[in-house]
Amino acid sequence: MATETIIKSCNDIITVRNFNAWYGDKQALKDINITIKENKISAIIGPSGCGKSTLLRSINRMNDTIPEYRISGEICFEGKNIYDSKIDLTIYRKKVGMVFQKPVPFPMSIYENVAFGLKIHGVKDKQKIDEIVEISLRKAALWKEVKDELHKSALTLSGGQQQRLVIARALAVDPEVILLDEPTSALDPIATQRIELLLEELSEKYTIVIVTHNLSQAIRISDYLYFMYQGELIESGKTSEIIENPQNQLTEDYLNGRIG
Ligand SMILES: Nc1ncnc2c1ncn2[C@@H]1O[C@H](COP(=O)(O)OP(=O)(O)OP(=O)(O)O)[C@@H](O)[C@H]1O
Repeated sequence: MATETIIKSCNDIITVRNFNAWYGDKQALKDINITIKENKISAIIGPSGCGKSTLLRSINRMNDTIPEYRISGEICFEGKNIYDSKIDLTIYRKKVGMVFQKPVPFPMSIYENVAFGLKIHGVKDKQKIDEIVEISLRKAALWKEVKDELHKSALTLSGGQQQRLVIARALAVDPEVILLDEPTSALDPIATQRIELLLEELSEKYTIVIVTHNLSQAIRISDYLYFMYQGELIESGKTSEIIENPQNQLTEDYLNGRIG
């Protein structure tokens, strides 16, 4: 990504600027301006249909394949507009990984799932791959549970284990940012708690952005909140400050369960 124009005012790891998105005639995001802070957990919250997933997916250019989807504005990663035609998406997605609501392990072994991205990025040394698989599974708090059955099918794992496996797979390629779209909504409370603890640990080294409709989860784990409503960003800031003293009536209504 060396040849793209550096945008000097994009100082944070991710800056979304004057960003609009449409599905056909329907405008899903309206003039979004946010910055994401490095090595923090940022939670995007708001009622169903407000555009949370669209924003998160746009940060990873996941909506590029939707024919009627179009955007205007910029999303900068480390100062470069990711919608610049010169951006190498494979390299970008190595740095900015994505985890979805429903864990989707590949129908292969636990080991192969974690090693998959490494092989795509040309790592061939078996010892190196073994090492990274172990480190990634340890970081995802799954190693102890699977170390003796690495060659078993990933599909035999529980939902919570599968979600941690998918996180290990994202970590294996050494990302800087991990985007998670409702990562615990398909999990039971204990599996959810494990993922929340894991995200807190990971935020020491990685920048985490999570979309969640679970307000108490957002309050529990996030450093920064971004409240959206009907495609607009209504309020953002430090979680503790927004909870204690929301500046916008809509935010207050959402926090008090009056909209949602
Ligand atoms: N692929 C698509 N095609 C057309 N419209 C879409 C598509 N995906 C989302 N939308 C619309 O864009 C708007 C924002 O949707 P989005 O999924 O981003 O909201 P959300 O806040 O993540 O909702 P939820 O919490 O229910 O997942 C909604 O009106 C939705 O119907």
